[in-house]
Amino acid sequence: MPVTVVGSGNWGSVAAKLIASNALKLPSFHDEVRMWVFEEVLPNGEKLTDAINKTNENVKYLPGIKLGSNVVADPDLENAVKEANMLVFVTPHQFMDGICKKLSGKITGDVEAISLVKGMEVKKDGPRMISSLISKQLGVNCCVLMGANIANEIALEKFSEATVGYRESREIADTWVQLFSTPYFMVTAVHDVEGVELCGTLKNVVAIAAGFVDGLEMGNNTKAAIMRIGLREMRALSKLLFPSVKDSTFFESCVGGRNRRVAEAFAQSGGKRSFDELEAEMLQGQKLQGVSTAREVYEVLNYCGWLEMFPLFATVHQICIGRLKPEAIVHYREQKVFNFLFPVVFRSPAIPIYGDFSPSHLGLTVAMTKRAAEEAPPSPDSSGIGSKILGYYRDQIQSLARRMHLTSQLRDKNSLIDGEVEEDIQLLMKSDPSLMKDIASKYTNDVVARLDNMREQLEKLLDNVATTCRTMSRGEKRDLQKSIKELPGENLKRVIEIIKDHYVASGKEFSDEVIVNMEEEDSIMVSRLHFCVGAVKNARKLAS
Ligand SMILES: NC(=O)c1ccc[n+]([C@@H]2O[C@H](COP(=O)([O-])OP(=O)(O)OC[C@H]3O[C@@H](n4cnc5c(N)ncnc54)[C@H](O)[C@@H]3O)[C@@H](O)[C@H]2O)c1
Ligand SMILES: O=P(O)(O)OC[C@H](O)CO
Repeated sequence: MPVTVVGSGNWGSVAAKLIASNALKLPSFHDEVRMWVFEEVLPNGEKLTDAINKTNENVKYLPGIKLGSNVVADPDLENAVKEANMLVFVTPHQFMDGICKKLSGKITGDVEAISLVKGMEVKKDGPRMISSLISKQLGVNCCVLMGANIANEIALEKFSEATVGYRESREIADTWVQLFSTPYFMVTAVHDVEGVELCGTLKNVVAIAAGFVDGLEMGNNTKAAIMRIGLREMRALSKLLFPSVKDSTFFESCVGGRNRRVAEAFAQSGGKRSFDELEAEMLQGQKLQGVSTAREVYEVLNYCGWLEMFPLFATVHQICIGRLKPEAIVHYREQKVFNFLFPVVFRSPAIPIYGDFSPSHLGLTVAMTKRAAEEAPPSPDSSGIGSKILGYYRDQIQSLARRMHLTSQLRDKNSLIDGEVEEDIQLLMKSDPSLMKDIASKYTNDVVARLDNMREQLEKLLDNVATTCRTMSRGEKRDLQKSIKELPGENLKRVIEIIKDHYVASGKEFSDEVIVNMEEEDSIMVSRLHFCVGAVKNARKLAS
């Protein structure tokens, strides 16, 4: 079987080297391995392709490493692929659409493909992984190969491993395993294309986050925490987009690599130098995937309404585009809690709506700090049981929200859900509408009851947290008063509710004309108002 490698960057060249050594040893593959080269003219005026064929080295993207005498560089894409029935795609993901368009309709016969490309495309109807772009545009089956694979280390034959993800045939996957495996490069196969591909892709966003932490010299604990949280978001997002993704697929590292290195330099410059500038200066033609992947992931999250569920991914993108400072990489949690929590509370139909309200009715005489919007009053157990409980309920609500979203997608024609599931539901709706109605109403009641229950628990939890907060100073309370006066009408309803609940719980009389003297109010109520104002400010910041 003739093999062609489409791409000849850093990893593309190493892939060609691995394949070339096996092609010579294994009888089922042709000895000669073609490598398509995006033609460039080197500073000495020589064409890159000519230099590779003359020296047997990719002098620009992998200098100092012999590729194998059976590697033939070819600058003509169509010519490079025309004989092959095993195609290995390995270029930066932003070029894949153009490459597939050029090859569309030109791939005939019994051809298998594999993608080593880390990245995704975002279309109007959702994300598309590069393997499906290849499959759809070229009409071929496409596996993937991903791993913690820093190309330069594999080029030096340091031990590494990778995973082939396959969709259709185990036999084809095993052929790819054979083609790539060497004593220093261990390859295994799993029946999970999307899981493997998303791991490789999303890992680059986490690597950017890890680079920020390194650039700010935040230390190993912080980096480990960010990587762990990143892994959690990788897993959650992969499962949301592709429910078939397997947990066992999630292992990667982001301690080395270009994404991490350039992000480190970005953070060291305080975000003043752009990624484009640093990429050009530090990588000399090699391409980062993490920054564009962060943007693509952000687009998907934004489109699906999932931004609050993936605060680390969202934060990485906002840092990359300069909307947030690199230091925000460790403040993503506050955004997560406040932005998510309060909109749920605000929107709950269980909250009574009050009539006309103006803050002056409250006669607020004391206020809290303006800083309080960003810095919640310090709680003695911020790393202990309180935050664990808060995390638990937050996770519960998030998982519920995810399920609700997926359910709503089932009714959406542009669904990201597998077509088969949609078809089953359509069929059931036609054949047994009353059963469908019963299931839907049972599910809705269940969700509403659970949301109500969680809301109640959250209210109790917030009261507990507020009990442990220190008393606010007069200045802080004054600032809170000012902030409350500036709140939009719909948020003021929530302020009234907090005050009313408190008054009722402590047996005090409450009417529309009640005057609240913040200095005399207990600290639980003041803290609750403080949390509420902070949440509104954060939500508005994100929306602006
Ligand atoms: N380098 C690694 O350590 C490594 C490891 C695993 C996976 N990957 C992934 O492999 C993929 C390819 O990365 P790489 O490291 O081989 O490339 P690279 O970043 O080293 O090099 C960039 C490549 O893009 C080519 N190019 C530039 N402009 C182009 C255009 N307009 N059209 C087509 N090609 C163009 C260049 O000629 C060069 O071959 C990426 O998705 C990357 O994430 C890289
Ligand atoms: O050097 P990076 O950051 O592009 O990462 C390369 C590979 O993806 C490492 O697995």
